[in-house]
Amino acid sequence: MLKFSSFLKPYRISMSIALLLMLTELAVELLHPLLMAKIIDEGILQEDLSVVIRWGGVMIGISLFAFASGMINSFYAAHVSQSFGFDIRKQIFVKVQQFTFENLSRFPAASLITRMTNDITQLQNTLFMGLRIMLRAPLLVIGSVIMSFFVNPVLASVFAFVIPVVIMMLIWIMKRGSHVFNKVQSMLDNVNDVLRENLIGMRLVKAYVRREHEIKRFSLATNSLRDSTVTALRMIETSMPILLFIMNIAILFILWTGRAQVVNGNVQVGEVVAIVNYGLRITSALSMFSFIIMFLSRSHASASRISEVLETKIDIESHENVHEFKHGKVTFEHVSFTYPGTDQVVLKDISFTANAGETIAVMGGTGSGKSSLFQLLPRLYEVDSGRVYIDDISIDSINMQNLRGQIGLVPQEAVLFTGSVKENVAWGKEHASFVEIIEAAQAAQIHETIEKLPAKYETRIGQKGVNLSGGQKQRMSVARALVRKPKLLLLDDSTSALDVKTEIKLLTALRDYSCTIFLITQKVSSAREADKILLLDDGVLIAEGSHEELIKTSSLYQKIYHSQMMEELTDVKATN
Ligand SMILES: Nc1ncnc2c1ncn2[C@@H]1O[C@H](COP(=O)(O)OP(=O)(O)OP(=O)(O)O)[C@@H](O)[C@H]1O
Repeated sequence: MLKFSSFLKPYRISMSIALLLMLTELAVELLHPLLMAKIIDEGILQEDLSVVIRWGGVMIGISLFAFASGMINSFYAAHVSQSFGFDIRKQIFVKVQQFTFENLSRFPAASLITRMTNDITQLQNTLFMGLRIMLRAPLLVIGSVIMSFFVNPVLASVFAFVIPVVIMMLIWIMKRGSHVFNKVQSMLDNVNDVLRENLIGMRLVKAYVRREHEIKRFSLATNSLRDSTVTALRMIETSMPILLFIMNIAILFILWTGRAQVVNGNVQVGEVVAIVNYGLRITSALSMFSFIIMFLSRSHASASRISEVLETKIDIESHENVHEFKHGKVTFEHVSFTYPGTDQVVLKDISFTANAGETIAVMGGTGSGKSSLFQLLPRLYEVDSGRVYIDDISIDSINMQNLRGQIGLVPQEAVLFTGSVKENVAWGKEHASFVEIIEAAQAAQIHETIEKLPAKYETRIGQKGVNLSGGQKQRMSVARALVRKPKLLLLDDSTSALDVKTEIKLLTALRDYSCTIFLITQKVSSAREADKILLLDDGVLIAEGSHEELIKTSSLYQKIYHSQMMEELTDVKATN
């Protein structure tokens, strides 16, 4: 929790008020047994009603004061703990936005969700408890021991033996608890992971009739969560009876020795009552410790999971240099690349130049490194060796936001967000005008489809909205990239779901955008429209040139061409 002290700074005043009120409540609680002793010894035993009424009145008065303090303390504790959780959650969200793909690969989505929700809630609850009882309980123990010694040192000496034993036992439980609750949180990650995968792949689950299998998988994950939670709680709960047993024995001992002292006339009855009262208060405070330990153990585990995210080093450095690309010429110079944490070199010594405004088709078998090559341009990953230049400027010397802001990347899998069609296209450029949105949609060949939707550009997509086909989603993604008028457009197999006619129309429309286009495609029909084709094979650039050049020089390209021609012929024959 100490790691998060900077998050508490803005709430110093509220926290101080809450702590002050808590101390007020504590002081009243510690005064009660003293007043009670006074009422018994000077009022009841002396049969002096005025003493009983006077000190009884004082007791009621300070109790009301403590009650009001407790109420206001709760108000401040809730305010501070909720605001604290809100700030951390926001900070994690901002941090995750800065994560590189390597950073993200260390934290599965489900784990990030657990950290941002459940783990933060744990910290919030601990802070709330901290301002309410966590400090009060140990202070009540210390205060009660001091007051007992003040009332009668001989009787109070019992506490000096018993309490250190109990505290050592509690520290041991807390240490073990932290380990066990760490396990609970990671089991919760597992449950979230299974849940997330199931919900995302629900169509597949139904189509493959894998319901029973999924239920089993979920049960396995929740059972493990239940078992680890039960183990953790059991450990905490068994500490309670042991603790109560030790304290009750101590109180019995005080009563027994106190009785003898009263008979001898060394001690007054009120003093024994006061010490027993302090003993009961110590017991109740110590019994709160089992909850406190539970909260502290859980929050200790949660705090380390949260700081793991906050302290993650962003591996790719960004520079201040801002540069507006004029042309969009791209040069790869002996680039080799390996995904972090792996040893397979996926791109090997790649060199080529794409002149400004050209359309470059990237072809190659599955796993040949096409998408990897795309990821290097917006610096989603760092190269192992070599350099990537745009307009002859090395991309690692440019400000990252500035670089990415000038690139339109359309990923293999089209992702749309919940919101209107208009919002989804405008997502590519902040403050895009409606005219720009329409222009982008027209170029992406999706404008006519949008016009046929129930509320046109205002139609909602996603939850409670319309669902678009794979090809329509792809064109929406292209429109989103075009609206930012990028200097570099990267289409990662983004036209795969389009028919040949629509695809050619789209590629022709893109020529009006003065940008360099990289297009990953499996189709020779699209590649032949390009100015240049890059042919990759197992991470190596084995051929480069126009369709006409490659058909003469590359045996692999010839093979791809002939197999696709054969397929087309077979299709034509089949339709005839
Ligand atoms: N995030 C990743 N971490 C580690 N290895 C990866 C990652 N993404 C891809 N790879 C590996 O890199 C190699 C190249 O993958 P890449 O996605 O670039 O191929 P591709 O040519 O685009 O394939 P496809 O046409 O199937 O999309 C593959 O062997 C793949 O397993």
